Amino acid sequence: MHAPAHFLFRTPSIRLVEREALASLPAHTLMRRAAWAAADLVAQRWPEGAIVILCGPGNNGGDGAMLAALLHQAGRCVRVWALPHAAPPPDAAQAWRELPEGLLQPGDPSQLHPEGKPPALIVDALFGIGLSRPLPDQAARWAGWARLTQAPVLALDVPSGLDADTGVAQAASIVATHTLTYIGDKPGLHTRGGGDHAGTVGVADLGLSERLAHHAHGAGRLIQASDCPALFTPRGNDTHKGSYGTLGLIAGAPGMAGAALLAARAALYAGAGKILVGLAEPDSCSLACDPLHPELMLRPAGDLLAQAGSLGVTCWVAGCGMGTGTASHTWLAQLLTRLPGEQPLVLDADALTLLAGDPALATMLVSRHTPAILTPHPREAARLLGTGTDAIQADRIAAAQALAARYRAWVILKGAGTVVSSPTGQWSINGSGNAGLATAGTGDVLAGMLGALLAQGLAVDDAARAGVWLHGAAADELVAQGTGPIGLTAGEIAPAARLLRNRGQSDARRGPGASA
Ligand SMILES: NC(=O)C1=CN([C@@H]2O[C@H](COP(=O)(O)OP(=O)(O)OC[C@H]3O[C@@H](n4cnc5c(N)ncnc54)[C@H](O)[C@@H]3O)[C@@H](O)[C@H]2O)[C@@H](O)CC1
Ligand SMILES: [K+]
Repeated sequence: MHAPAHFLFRTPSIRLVEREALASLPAHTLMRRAAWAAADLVAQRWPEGAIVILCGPGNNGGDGAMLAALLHQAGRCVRVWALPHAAPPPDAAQAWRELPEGLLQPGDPSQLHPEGKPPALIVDALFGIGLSRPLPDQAARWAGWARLTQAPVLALDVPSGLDADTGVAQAASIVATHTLTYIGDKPGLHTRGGGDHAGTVGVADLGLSERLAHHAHGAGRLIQASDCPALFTPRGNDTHKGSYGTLGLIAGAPGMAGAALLAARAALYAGAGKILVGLAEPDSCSLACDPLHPELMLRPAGDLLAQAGSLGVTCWVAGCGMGTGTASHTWLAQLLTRLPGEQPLVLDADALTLLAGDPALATMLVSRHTPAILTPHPREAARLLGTGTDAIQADRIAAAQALAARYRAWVILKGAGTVVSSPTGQWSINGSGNAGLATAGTGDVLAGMLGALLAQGLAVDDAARAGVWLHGAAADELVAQGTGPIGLTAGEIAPAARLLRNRGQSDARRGPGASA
């Protein structure tokens, strides 16, 4: 449970550490360490069969050539194909000089066994963090061939064609089943196209972890279960519903009551003591109660906000299917300025659209003493920043940081590899979740869970990280049980999250050694 933080480093930090190490270590040391780390992994994971290594013109290709020599020495059947490399950098040039004769093949790997058995492993050493242009046609063809073989693909450092910082993948990128990344883990392996292209990620620190630790201040974190201990704190027996907070939810305009119920039920399953649902309907509620969960207290949004002073609400969530009309605007303004005290606040969906459309609301938000949590998907983020979705997705970390700075809020930028940014720009990427979450209503569930955690007294930074992790981990649990990713429904997430929290809590009670 208390594993050390898993940091993510952008290329400038990796390059800096690499330069420092190259200046102080004997020549070729780092590339040798990189090749040894890959050879160890290959020996453990793919101990038998033929290995194809695809090499590029730079040091990533040098890693591949040196790995080929090591595997050959170990008695493995290795074939190497290389892109043209007129003048490789010094480390790579040394690796090519050390490559035993006969391993380098002419032509194209697709000529190998056109109909026969695929290799036991294909190693992608075409490009690493130095790729700065579109993949050359030849590399694109080789990547296409690698996909067709359906053989496992081990990418060295980064799958070729995937941007190590942003996770933006070129169309012809290598699709790896495993990535062994060097020096430190990288954000692009975990957000945007990272999950689809990098497969299982391992890190070989090349003996540089101490040097890298000096650069941790600008680094991000990969959110894992061990970052969320508050989720698993055992509950005391001598407690009551008041001990676990009261959530106020403004959501569910006519025709969108489902969004309110999804969020409210998720909050219930995530452990909130009491949940008051203010349905965003002008006068009276079309829904008297939730027949599946009569525990939820439903009333018109206006009434809920008017009574707010006497209800002891410990956190507010607004936006899920809330609508963007005049009444919703008034309720949001009320939430932002006119309630007694200042409770933690989560703004989602329609609340974000309202915010993007009215600078006065944005000023109210920025004036809060305690930053709120905003949970935009990329299109909402684009509206909030006055840009396009492509610009958001081109650099999700930078977009989350820009939003957090502009609105002085915690930002949870949803999508593959959800990015969390603090108001001051400290960022993390969620390490849980899968494609099952790409379905209607999952955002409402996340908002409800975040509200429940805040209502239970988690600090805003803990709640933001724990909420996104729990939401993704619940979807992972469902996929492991065969419920998804195809056809996973938003309503199934909350019960799975409840299971995870309770399992983790009983493990915590049992003490060290119990699995989360
Ligand atoms: N310098 C070192 O000692 C170490 C380097 N390492 C490896 O080196 C990699 C970085 O090496 P490089 O900086 O040489 O970069 P890469 O090997 O990632 O590729 C860049 C090379 O390809 C060329 N290039 C870039 N885009 C191209 C394109 N579209 N078409 C054709 N050529 C293109 C560049 O001019 C450069 O020669 C890391 O990812 C890592 O795998 C590791 O071995 C650790 C130690
Ligand atoms: K690579």
